[in-house]
Amino acid sequence: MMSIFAKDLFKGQVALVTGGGTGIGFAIARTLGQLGARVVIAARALDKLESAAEQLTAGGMAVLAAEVNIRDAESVNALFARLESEGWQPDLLVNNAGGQFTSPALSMSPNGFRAVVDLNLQGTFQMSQAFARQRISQARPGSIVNIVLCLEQGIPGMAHAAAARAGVVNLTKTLSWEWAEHGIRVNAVAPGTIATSGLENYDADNLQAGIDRLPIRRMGQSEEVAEAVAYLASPAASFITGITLPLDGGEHMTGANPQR
Ligand SMILES: CCCCCCCCC/C=C/C(=O)SCCNC(=O)CCNC(=O)[C@H](O)C(C)(C)COP(=O)(O)OP(=O)(O)OC[C@H]1O[C@@H](n2cnc3c(N)ncnc32)[C@H](O)[C@@H]1OP(=O)(O)O
Ligand SMILES: NC(=O)C1=CN([C@@H]2O[C@H](COP(=O)(O)OP(=O)(O)OC[C@H]3O[C@@H](n4cnc5c(N)ncnc54)[C@H](OP(=O)(O)O)[C@@H]3O)[C@@H](O)[C@H]2O)C=CC1
Repeated sequence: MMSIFAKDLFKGQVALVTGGGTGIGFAIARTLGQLGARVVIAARALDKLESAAEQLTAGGMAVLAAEVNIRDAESVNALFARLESEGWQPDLLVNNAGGQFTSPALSMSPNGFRAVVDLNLQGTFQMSQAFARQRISQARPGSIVNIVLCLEQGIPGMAHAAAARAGVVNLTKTLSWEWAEHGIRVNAVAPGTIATSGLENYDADNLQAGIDRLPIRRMGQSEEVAEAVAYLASPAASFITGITLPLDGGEHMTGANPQR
């Protein structure tokens, strides 16, 4: 994909991308790296991260693979301490890690609901707080971009994720107020259906039915999400904070319920 951005847009900056070893996160890491950032990709499975880092490094980027479980506050704090001591302290944070399983709400166990909220909402908060504490203690500005979901029409079959991501949308607004005085902008991107291996667990016919209803009748590409993240993280968006940008081929109008 041709980039509209200057090649050295993020030169001198470090970007931390959670879930950066796979799918959308990998595309975000690659785009920010191509635009000059040093990139930390962080998730639970170190083997996947290391092979992703190898690919990016082979493309000439400076990349660090770092283990973290965003659900675990101690793991999050250990990551930020490590990055500071090793000279990879992030200027930009992309909260991309997340996910869920599909289930009718009536069948969800309390633990299943909690696990998804914990990952998507609590995890995003813990990462954002650790990032902001580090930036603010050193009087440095920063930018956070949260990856959420297209949820404007509700998401039947994903009550836990819809509720958690709606929480992140409002967290985005609230933190943008609280941290603006420290030069930290907080925004979000809400992707619709994006072609990644993460979709393997979803019913293909169901997905296709949803796509057939879209104004732009196709899945999105990870690179299209990455370009939006680059824009929101960059100085081109210096007067934008607290927003959630739909990136969904129009799914915010049709909803993610292909059966109706
Ligand atoms: C609809 C049309 C849309 C159509 C539109 C769809 C558009 C899709 C757009 C979105 C795409 C993506 O997000 S793609 C990204 C996909 N990637 C992912 O989802 C990966 C991340 N997901 C996960 O890690 C897991 O799903 C998650 C549950 C969050 C975390 O797992 P954990 O290992 O912590 O959890 P576990 O310990 O295994 O389980 C915790 C509880 O969750 C329950 N649980 C876990 N998986 C379960 C499952 N498949 N079905 C039922 N219940 C499950 C367990 O039974 C436990 O409850 P008890 O038994 O009671 O203890
Ligand atoms: N594909 C799509 O259509 C859409 C995706 N999204 C969202 O975009 C994001 C990326 O999804 P996608 O690339 O498709 O799917 P992936 O399954 O490839 O991405 C999920 C990433 O999150 C990481 N992750 C999961 N749990 C944790 C954890 N506890 N701590 C740290 N990292 C974790 C995973 O790595 P590991 O397992 O190694 O920890 C993985 O790299 C997700 O938040 C997803 O919900 C939103 C809308 C649509």
